[in-house]
Amino acid sequence: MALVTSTEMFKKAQAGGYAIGAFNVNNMEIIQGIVEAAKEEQSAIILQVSAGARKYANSIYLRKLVEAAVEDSGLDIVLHLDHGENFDIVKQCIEDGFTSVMIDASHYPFEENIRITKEVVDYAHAHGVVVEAELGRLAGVEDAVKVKKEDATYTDPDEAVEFVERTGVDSLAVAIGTSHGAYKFKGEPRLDFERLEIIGKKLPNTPLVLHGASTVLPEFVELCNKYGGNIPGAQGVPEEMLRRAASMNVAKINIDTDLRLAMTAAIRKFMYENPSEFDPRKYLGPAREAIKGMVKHKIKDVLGSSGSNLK
Ligand SMILES: O=C(CO)COP(=O)(O)O
Ligand SMILES: O=C[C@H](O)COP(=O)(O)O
Ligand SMILES: [Zn+2]
Ligand SMILES: [Zn+2]
Repeated sequence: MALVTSTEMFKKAQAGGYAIGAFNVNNMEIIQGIVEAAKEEQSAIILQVSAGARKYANSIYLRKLVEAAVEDSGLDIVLHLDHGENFDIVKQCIEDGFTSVMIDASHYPFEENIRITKEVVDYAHAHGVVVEAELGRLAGVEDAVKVKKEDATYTDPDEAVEFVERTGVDSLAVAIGTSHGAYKFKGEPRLDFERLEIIGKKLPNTPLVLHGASTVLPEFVELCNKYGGNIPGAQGVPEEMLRRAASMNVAKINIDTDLRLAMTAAIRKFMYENPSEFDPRKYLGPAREAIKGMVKHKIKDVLGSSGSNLK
């Protein structure tokens, strides 16, 4: 039981044809819900912290909560920085005890992305920390940045090979049609599996990462809307597509929006049904249960990572 890097987890996931869930954390109830589910499933997990989460909760609080989760659950857990923007935030997270960091310089030109990523890789590796980088650009909302559909670009397989060789990065986030947030597709969902397969063949030893991989389960959107929400037309990545990606070279699947929807649906329902309650534990308790239920479903039915903590 410890905070670990993802190196072994990814090797086993790639060999076993499953993926590790990387769940975004922002407060105690979210962490507890995720970790309770992972413990019951004896699944390896990654808890990831965005710059927005650091700002909201303060990095020290999140780190201490994650340390408590390791101690309480007896699981090996990766503490990962999600979408690190620059060298400084990476450095701070490494000083804070993170075991994995993402440097996301995907919005820079290719050569600049390589330069920034390589600087991070050299520093992180010298500190025993692993690095995820991104090549290609996802559409959707990321912190305060909104990438329009027309500005999104899919990952070029040959560039991916050159990028991994020149940076020495441990894992690579690819753009194949997923996007952040609750509005991923207007019509039929479509991912470029052909591209994913080519990248996997060219980079057999590089675990690939799928961002923007929430399913946006209709029942949770409906629950939000039924109890006063207004989230029309939300659509995510179908579960069978995620299973297919997990069976290929995708070793890490990022999930945030589905946790937000589950938590919000539970709180909305409670508030609607219990207008005279004002004890936060009364609605944060069901919210934590909703997170747990969502993560259990992901681990068992989508990622296929049950039992991976022991393997
Ligand atoms: O990629 C993500 C975090 O980095 C989360 O994606 P979703 O918005 O699909 O949950
Ligand atoms: O990739 C984005 C994640 O969903 C994190 O979102 P956030 O930046 O709002 O914390
Ligand atoms: Zn990005
Ligand atoms: Zn992301």
